[in-house]
Amino acid sequence: MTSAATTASSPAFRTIDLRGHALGLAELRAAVPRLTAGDGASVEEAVRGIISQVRGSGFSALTALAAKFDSVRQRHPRVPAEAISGALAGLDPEVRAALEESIARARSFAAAQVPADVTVHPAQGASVTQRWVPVGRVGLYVPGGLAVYPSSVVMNVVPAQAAGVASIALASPPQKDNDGLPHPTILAAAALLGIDEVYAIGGAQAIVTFAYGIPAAHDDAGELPAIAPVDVVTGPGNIFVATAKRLVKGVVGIDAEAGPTEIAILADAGARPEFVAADLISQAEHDPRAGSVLVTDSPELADRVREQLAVLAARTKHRDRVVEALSGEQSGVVLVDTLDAGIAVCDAYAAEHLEIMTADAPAIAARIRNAGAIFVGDYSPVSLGDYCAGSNHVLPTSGTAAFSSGLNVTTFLRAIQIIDYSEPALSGVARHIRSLSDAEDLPAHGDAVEVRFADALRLSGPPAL
Ligand SMILES: NC(=O)c1ccc[n+]([C@@H]2O[C@H](COP(=O)([O-])OP(=O)(O)OC[C@H]3O[C@@H](n4cnc5c(N)ncnc54)[C@H](O)[C@@H]3O)[C@@H](O)[C@H]2O)c1
Ligand SMILES: N[C@H](CO)Cc1c[nH]c[nH+]1
Ligand SMILES: [Zn+2]
Repeated sequence: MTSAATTASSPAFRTIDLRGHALGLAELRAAVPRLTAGDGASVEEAVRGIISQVRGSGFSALTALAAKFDSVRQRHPRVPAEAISGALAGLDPEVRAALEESIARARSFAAAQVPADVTVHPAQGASVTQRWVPVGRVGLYVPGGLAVYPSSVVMNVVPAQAAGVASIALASPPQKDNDGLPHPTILAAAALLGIDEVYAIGGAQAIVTFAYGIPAAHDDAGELPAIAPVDVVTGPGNIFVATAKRLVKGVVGIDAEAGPTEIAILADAGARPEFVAADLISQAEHDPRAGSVLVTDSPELADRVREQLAVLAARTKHRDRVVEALSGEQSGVVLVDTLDAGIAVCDAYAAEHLEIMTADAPAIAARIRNAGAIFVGDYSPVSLGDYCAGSNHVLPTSGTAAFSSGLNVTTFLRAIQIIDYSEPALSGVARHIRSLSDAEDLPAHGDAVEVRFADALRLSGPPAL
């Protein structure tokens, strides 16, 4: 079912041929290209080590980890206010204009997502309300290892602000080329959005810091101010970041596992191979662990895409990691008999990003059930969503799109239910509460209602209690 042709300079981009096979969901999930456990266990062990190091040793652990992974000397990770404002002052005007456009589009979509409170009246004098309330404090992670992600500042901060979160902290890896501070474009994006609590912390240690906080400490030079824990941690990152988020989930809320990027493209014979190949490469350049998958019913298209991949990969800037990503077990072409079979493969894969390049792409897109985001037609590439569509680029990976959503305003909200019944309204339903509490053998529940009507019951019959 699987084959791959490798040359040293061009991506192997394996083929998974599902033609002639009628596979169920579990078999499809096992067949689609995905990073298997592989180094997962060792990554988890490393991240568990970082969690106990940061929880046990606080700031001195952060200093040691910044030296180890980011090659910087750091005493306290808080970025000074003047570094943030200075970064904005030094921002390239073209980049500033692009960030402002990205912010404006993201804001209009986020504002429209704010859900309304709802109230219903099940009976006279009875009301139940669902009220949306923002969490108090959030920690937003912005990656900065192999690439720099000011766009992720926008994608994290805009929905948090639209939700009304009062306290927003942001972390991004220290850069040795910027005096151990996060990249200046990241600081400038934070300044544009009015964020002043920024930490130079990368990887798993940033997630742990947000989840547990770091208590104040002292060193020879004086006080090291505390970092307060947050209620929710969001943001994309590499496998160490995604694993840390998974491990602290429960201590804090998280958005989703937004780990190494994935793109799947469902395409038919009419698709443009150069568009398909360019889009597969655009996401492969994020990380050697990125996944690029073509699902098609056209072996001819698959051949032409493979040719284009070889041409484009050879001349793209980050060709080493592109070739590694395209050649990995997480990438490849899945051949299917029909587009219906292709839809089933895409639903089983549950891609972070799914592009539809088929005839009547909107109709095919409407049938997809599992994806972080769906990009419809030739002129909605993932790069558009990464920067300027108005949608959010922080999206679930590794198949988690089957049960989780991309970052949005509700990530930062909780729905609190409010119950308000008058005495007559409670009386009107008391008989049913008694029946159900007895049926569950929890009679004190029924008693707690009847005690409120004890006088009335005494007047009309034997005492209820
Ligand atoms: N799913 C999404 O929504 C989404 C969006 C944007 C980016 N991404 C992904 O974010 C990732 C960015 O990765 P990156 O590496 O460029 O930046 P990053 O900030 O995620 O990771 C850099 C940090 O990783 C840590 N690290 C590196 N090697 C380590 C090791 N051996 N052990 C422990 N920690 C280690 C270091 O602390 C370093 O600061 C890419 O995988 C990209 O695909 C995902
Ligand atoms: N494709 C990434 C994951 O959605 C987001 C991104 C940021 N910058 C470029 N791309
Ligand atoms: Zn991208």
